[in-house]
Amino acid sequence: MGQYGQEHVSTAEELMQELRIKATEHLIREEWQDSIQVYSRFIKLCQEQISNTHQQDQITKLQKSLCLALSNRAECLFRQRDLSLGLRDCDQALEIDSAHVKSLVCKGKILLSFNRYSMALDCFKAALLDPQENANLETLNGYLDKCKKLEFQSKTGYFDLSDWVLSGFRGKPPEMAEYIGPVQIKRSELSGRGLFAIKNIDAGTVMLVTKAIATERGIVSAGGPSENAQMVMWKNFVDKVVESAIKCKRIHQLISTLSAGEDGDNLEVPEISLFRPEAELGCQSNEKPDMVKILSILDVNSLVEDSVSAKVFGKNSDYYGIGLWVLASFINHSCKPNARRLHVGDHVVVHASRDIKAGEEITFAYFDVFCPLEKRKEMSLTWGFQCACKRCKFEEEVCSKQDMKEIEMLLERGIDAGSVVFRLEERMRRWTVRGNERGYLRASFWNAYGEAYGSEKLIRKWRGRIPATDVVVDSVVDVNGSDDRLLRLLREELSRGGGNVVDMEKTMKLSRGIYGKVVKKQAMRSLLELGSQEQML
Ligand SMILES: C[S@@+](CC[C@H](N)C(=O)[O-])C[C@H]1O[C@@H](n2cnc3c(N)ncnc32)[C@H](O)[C@@H]1O
Repeated sequence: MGQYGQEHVSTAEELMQELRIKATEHLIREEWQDSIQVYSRFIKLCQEQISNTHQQDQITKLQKSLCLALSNRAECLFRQRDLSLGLRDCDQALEIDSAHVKSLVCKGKILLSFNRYSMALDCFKAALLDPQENANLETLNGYLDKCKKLEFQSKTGYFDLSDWVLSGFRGKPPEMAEYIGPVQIKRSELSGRGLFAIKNIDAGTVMLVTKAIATERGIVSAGGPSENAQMVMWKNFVDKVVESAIKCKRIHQLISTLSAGEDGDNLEVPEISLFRPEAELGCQSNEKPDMVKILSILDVNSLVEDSVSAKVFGKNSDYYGIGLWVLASFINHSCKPNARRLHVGDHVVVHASRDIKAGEEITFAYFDVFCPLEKRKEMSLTWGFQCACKRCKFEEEVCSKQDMKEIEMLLERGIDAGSVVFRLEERMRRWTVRGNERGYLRASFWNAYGEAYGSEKLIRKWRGRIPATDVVVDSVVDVNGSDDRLLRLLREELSRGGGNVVDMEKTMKLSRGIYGKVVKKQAMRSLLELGSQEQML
């Protein structure tokens, strides 16, 4: 940039001409930052010239140049994801010429990134009114279709990834809108705030679709990423989050609603409307992001994509990914979860993994909950909390019984899994453990149940003395929601010829609980028929 100061330029007009050429060259070469800098000099000069000029025709000419420069700078800012500044430039350009097509298109693209679909639609529609835009008709119509589709998704929560699944996840992940279903944030009995259903929700229903503030991915290697690779990823991830917070006050504001690990009772309960795209853009606070607070927030709220209660669709499945999805961060852990997540590109879809009643808290498992209480306690401590869910409270009492300790010991000794199941079932009858609570204990001793029901030999040996597969599966689904292990067991039962139409329907319901209703029947069948979800996903 210094070069311009050293050059001899006779008039402001000549300097403007030089800056315009230079800025355009940078723009063509996609050197966004350089182009922004040169356009900024041009814009300042142009504005000075406008205020120093009294001739109307000269002012009109300068304003035209200013409008174009603002629009071009907005495009560069958009490419750099500096959306708030880009939007400001578009608005300034449109104040000069409300029908300026380049500014309308750029504003539309920025509004799309802010998930303001109907406002974006208005911009593209206005751009189409210009008769000279015939050349760009296809592109503009493409944007119109995209806005309409995303607007529909964001209003209805209807998402369909079936074509993408059926194509074997070819190409980029499908476009997805952000969506907030029938949920609200309230104070939780588990800890601090949590997300709650405000009406009955059936298994597979999408409750939330949120785009990540930032993600960082590394290629999965055997044995997982090395410590060093994890540290580099974490640093890159933190940098991305901080950059987003600096560039967009709204993002900063949203991140600031998250827990930084403080006492849950002192945390404010934000209105869900704050997270809707219609909430004010680029608002209030001028505070600089507080690095220490952001680091604590990321510690408490970041999610990994391939966790136990999540599925990763498409290309991402080859990667180990970490991200921050703001609204999903209000979801607490429970050892009797009712939700799962599906990762599609940078979006996370949270859906019900079993039927949920109005008023119930929405939870997913942060770690594997198909294991005994002691193991779960260890895992929740590594997450920095002590689980306060009902299942843990129940098991705290029952697992102190001497009989339970004996069953645990038998399991550890590797005794016939059918015998462990038999003993536990017999104890549960004796202690009159009912309904949900049976599901709790069956999930806790899943190692034994999975082994006993997964082996034809053991099924034959224990037939009549232990409950039927579907009884066990049903009771575990009731408390834990759908899970691959339950689905696998049912499918094995079906393939052994033990299944009927009801079981097929049960299998479909379980699959919906795992993948959500975003995968329709035919695509779901193909996932199941291939019988190799793990390979495909
Ligand atoms: C991602 S945040 C969940 C939202 C949080 N409750 C809030 O108010 O912002 C994760 C934190 O919530 C708390 N938490 C989540 N599930 C919990 C559970 N089952 N029992 C106790 N604390 C839990 C823990 O402090 C955990 O570090």
